[in-house]
Amino acid sequence: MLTVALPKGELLKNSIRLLQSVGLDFSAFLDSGNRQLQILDASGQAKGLLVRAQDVPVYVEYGQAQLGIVGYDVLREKQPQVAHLVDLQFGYCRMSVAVKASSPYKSPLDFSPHCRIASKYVNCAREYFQSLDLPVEIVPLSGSVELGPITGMSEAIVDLVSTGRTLRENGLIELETLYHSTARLIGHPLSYRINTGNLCELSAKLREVALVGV
Ligand SMILES: Nc1ncnc2c1ncn2[C@@H]1O[C@H](COP(=O)(O)OP(=O)(O)OP(=O)(O)O)[C@@H](O)[C@H]1O
Ligand SMILES: O=P(O)(O)OC[C@H]1O[C@H](OP(=O)(O)OP(=O)(O)O)[C@H](O)[C@@H]1O
Repeated sequence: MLTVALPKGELLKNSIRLLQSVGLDFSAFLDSGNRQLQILDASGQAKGLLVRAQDVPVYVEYGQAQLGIVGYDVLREKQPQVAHLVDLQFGYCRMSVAVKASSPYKSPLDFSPHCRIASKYVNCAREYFQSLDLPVEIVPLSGSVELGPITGMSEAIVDLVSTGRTLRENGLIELETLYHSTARLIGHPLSYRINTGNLCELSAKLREVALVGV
């Protein structure tokens, strides 16, 4: 039986809607009274695992799930050994460098070489500043990174921006976009090669649905 790792949080509703369109119903994960982390889809064809977004590639890499849905940002940050199957076209956001609107910076190139940058995405941030030849100090945080510049702990942040509302409401502005992100369908490479549970056909169907829009 096929197992699919679904991300808790921002991408869950659209992921469930997408899978419903190919006959897999994991909508029980949306019931607030349900605390189950593993369920069978209503037709009994597949199993769903409800995991933290960052952990989706871990289950797929280790083969406990043959398919998973995760943001491109997580794939960039963690570089897991998984097959990148489909750009699902939802969950749009971008990875950006932001600073206090009142700061003098017009570009990340204006930062002093040893300034501090707060981020949840330390590898993406490090790679970006290395490409600029700026040996900044990356301060790892787990959330609410906008507080870095607000409290004066860091000069800037590298974080996801979607509507831009969080930046605006905290007096920050974007200086530069590192890359754009959408939700991706990923697969366990060996399972895909040997077509476990008709994985290839399911992935092709999901590609068609994603092109039309969930
Ligand atoms: N504001 C947003 N709008 C749209 N998509 C977003 C937004 N924030 C994050 N995403 C996308 O959704 C994914 C999951 O984000 P979410 O905020 O649900 O989890 P997280 O903050 O990574 O996880 P956790 O809460 O477990 O630490 C991200 O990896 C990104 O691809
Ligand atoms: O541009 P916006 O639409 O305002 O969205 C951006 C916010 O969404 C994400 O935070 P999340 O909700 O995941 O919380 P976190 O700070 O705990 O990571 C991201 O880290 C920003 O803070």
